[in-house]
Amino acid sequence: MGMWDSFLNWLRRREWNIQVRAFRNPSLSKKHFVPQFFSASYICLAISLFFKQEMELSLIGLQNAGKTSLVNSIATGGYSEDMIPTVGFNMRKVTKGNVTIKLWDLGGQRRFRTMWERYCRGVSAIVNKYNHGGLSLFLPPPPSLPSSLQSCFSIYLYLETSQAALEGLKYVVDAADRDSVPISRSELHDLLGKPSLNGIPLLVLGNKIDKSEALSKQALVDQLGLDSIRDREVSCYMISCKESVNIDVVMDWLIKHSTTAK
Ligand SMILES: Nc1nc2c(ncn2[C@@H]2O[C@H](COP(=O)(O)OP(=O)(O)OP(=O)(O)O)[C@@H](O)[C@H]2O)c(=O)[nH]1
Ligand SMILES: [Mg+2]
Repeated sequence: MGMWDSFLNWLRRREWNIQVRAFRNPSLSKKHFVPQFFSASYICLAISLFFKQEMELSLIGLQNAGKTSLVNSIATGGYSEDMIPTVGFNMRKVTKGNVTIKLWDLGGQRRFRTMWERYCRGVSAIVNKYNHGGLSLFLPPPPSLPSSLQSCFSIYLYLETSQAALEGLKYVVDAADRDSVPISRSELHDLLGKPSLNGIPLLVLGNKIDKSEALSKQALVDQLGLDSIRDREVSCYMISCKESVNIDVVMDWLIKHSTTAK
């Protein structure tokens, strides 16, 4: 086993997040230039498939909205009518492909709502840490690459022991419980007013669309006052944990946003 392989094996065994970038070697002259998509993106893609990524997110919303059901749906595809209200929070790790998602599922009853801010802020604080601390290494390119390419770039590894995280609020609403929507709206806007959560993106999930009384997306957007939110990115999806509607779309959104957030 060569030095490169042993080093990669050593890295793989560690529970570190690894941000990998390949750069054109700055000391090389222009004639050695390798198209950017090959020297950087392709190598990054190959290496990111090789390493596991980890992201972390918190689900918030009123009691009975379906947060724990959403976690179950993401984790196993299972669904149960018979749910116990979450006391405090649950944490569950789910692996999808090479992405490990750490899901914080917070209790929605009034007495637990004061911790929502802390968990959302905690998650975004990890992102900030991710951008600042860490160990940088320049490595030689893998020996399996053609020699013409070998001389053209170095690989830069950035190691960070904290977890990569998805910045943002994931707010679950029971779209079929019309009486609870105004409370959901005021709790949401209270949270968005916290200076610590300034500008962080919002993902609203209108759950239980399998029920005939569920609001349409436009009605939910209107009743939650989402159009009045101008200081951040807002997305809204209508889902059903019971019938697994749009769960895959939400997962794609989360994974896509987690990689662009880095
Ligand atoms: N019809 C329908 N019922 C759902 C759906 N998702 C969840 N439920 C039901 O809603 C109830 C509450 O679900 P939970 O997942 O426990 O809600 P929660 O948001 O975690 O509630 P707390 O932990 O108290 O904050 C359960 O009876 C679920 O079966 C759905 O998509 N459709
Ligand atoms: Mg719950």
